Amino acid sequence: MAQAESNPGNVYTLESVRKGLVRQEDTIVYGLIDRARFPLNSHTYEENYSKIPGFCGSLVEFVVQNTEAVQAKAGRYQNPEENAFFPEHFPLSIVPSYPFTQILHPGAASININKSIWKKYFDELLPILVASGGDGNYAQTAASDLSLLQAISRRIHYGKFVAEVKFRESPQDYEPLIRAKDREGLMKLLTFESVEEMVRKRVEKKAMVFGQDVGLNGDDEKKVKRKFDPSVASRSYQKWIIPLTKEVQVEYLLRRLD
Ligand SMILES: C=C(O[C@@H]1C=C(C(=O)O)C=C[C@H]1O)C(=O)O
Repeated sequence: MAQAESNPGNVYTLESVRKGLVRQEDTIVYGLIDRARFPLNSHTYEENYSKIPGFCGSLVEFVVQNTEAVQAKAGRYQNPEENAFFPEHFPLSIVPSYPFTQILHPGAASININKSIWKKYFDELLPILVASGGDGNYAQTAASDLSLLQAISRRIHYGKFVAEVKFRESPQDYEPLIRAKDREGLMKLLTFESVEEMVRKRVEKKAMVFGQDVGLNGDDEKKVKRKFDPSVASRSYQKWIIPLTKEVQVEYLLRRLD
């Protein structure tokens, strides 16, 4: 049977949350491929371009806020793995609630670093991912941005679950650092350099494999054409996706004993 992306059976161990992160890499790499189909399409991001009646902001903000509002009504944000970019514009869910396993400390709900993710996405990722220019597909571009932003946000906020299982595995190591509000000490304790290196290498390999054109005869395979530069994926992981995941872990741990 196919495996769902979110944690099947809601079992949380360091091994299972790491598997969750590995699976989420696929979604992020496919999201990168999808966004790279379009050039920058800068009008999507210009506040003065779309002039949407009754709305103040860019087309991407319009698409993200309205899509999030529909998804909130449909119950998306009842799952503690999901965090909205514009929670301030939120209607409540109108569907029956599902009893998601609540393994996180209640303080987790106050952690949402989507504003930083939004900034890194537009300032650091897009300029190295897409070609310059425009092709008029502004709404499609915004929709593609939204699904990639959601995938990256889910990955980064999954740090809450990673931190919870790390804490449960060795509370005696974490508690004194939490009480002392020792951010640096916590960061050091939760960091596994060798795991990070594996993540970066695997992401670059996935970007290479998923992003190549697939031909049916040997000749095609020799002149491999790529849908985007695979190092964009690993550089983004190294420069901000992994660091922000760790920042979420530290923020979570600092609230863990409240
Ligand atoms: C997510 C973890 O915590 C840290 C962050 C990592 C990441 O974001 O990929 C990898 C290793 C750790 O340094 C983990 O231990 O798996």
